[in-house]
Amino acid sequence: MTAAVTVRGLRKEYPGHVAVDGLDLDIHRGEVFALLGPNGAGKTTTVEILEGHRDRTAGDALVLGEDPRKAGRAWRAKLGIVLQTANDAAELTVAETVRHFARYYGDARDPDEVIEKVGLTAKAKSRVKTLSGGQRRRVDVALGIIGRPELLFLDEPTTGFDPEARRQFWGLISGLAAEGTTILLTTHYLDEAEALADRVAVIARGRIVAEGTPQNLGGREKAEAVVSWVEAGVPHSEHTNFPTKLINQLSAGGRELAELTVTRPSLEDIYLDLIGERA
Ligand SMILES: Nc1ncnc2c1ncn2[C@@H]1O[C@H](COP(=O)(O)OP(=O)(O)OP(=O)(O)O)[C@@H](O)[C@H]1O
Repeated sequence: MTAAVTVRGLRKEYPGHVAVDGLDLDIHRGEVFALLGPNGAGKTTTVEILEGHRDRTAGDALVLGEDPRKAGRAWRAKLGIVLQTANDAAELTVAETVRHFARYYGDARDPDEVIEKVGLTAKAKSRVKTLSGGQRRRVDVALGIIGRPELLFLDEPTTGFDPEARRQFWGLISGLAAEGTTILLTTHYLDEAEALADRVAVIARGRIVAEGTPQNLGGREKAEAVVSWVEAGVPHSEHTNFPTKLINQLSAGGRELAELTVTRPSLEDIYLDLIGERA
């Protein structure tokens, strides 16, 4: 598999502050990669450097085979970018806005199809400034994908979405991934990373502290299960690698175990451990 993004020793210093501190990253073509991390960890700074919107202090970066510091218009046309800050609400309608952006690309998608993909067909004739926050975010996503990007950057794309809109959006992203679009997603929603990402990296204080699939991040797949039950009104719980065996022993002779549950750490548990913020 060829690389979509290769980063080595990336560093970004602001006056008196190191935002990115020696970061390495490999994103393969065709994968959905999620960058997770607390506020101020350095996610947006990293993504902006990769998009060519911000200079770096040190390190190497290749995005679709080119250094974003030097790459030109042809390279830029292969990127789709959905920034954290939504576009200013314009006087134009949704359809006018999407059609306007489509003209910038030689091989743009059909604007009406894109509007449908992001679930805004019913609002196509509404002015963008009259839309809700979540609906405006969908316009941003429409503009991010109108040029058929090879690599799509999504910085916290579903902030402000209601649960139904998030599910629809996940379907949209899965569809783009299935068509072969490489996607770099930053998000604070761990369920979103779990639903969408082939691989995730956790960034804290400007460094990658863990990387893996949502299923094996931080040793998650090897973590012990916790078996909990209630006996004579007293809650019990035991950690074990063999929950079935334990339950068989506990329930020998047909004994009923009240409120029996078997749990393994969620992606959120692992994440909070990794960034050192678990209570
Ligand atoms: N233009 C700037 N000048 C000075 N410091 C900055 C600038 N932009 C970002 N920073 C600092 O760099 C650090 C990393 O910021 P960044 O926006 O990359 O974090 P983030 O992981 O994207 O956070 P969030 O989840 O809140 O979006 C923060 O401490 C931030 O205050």
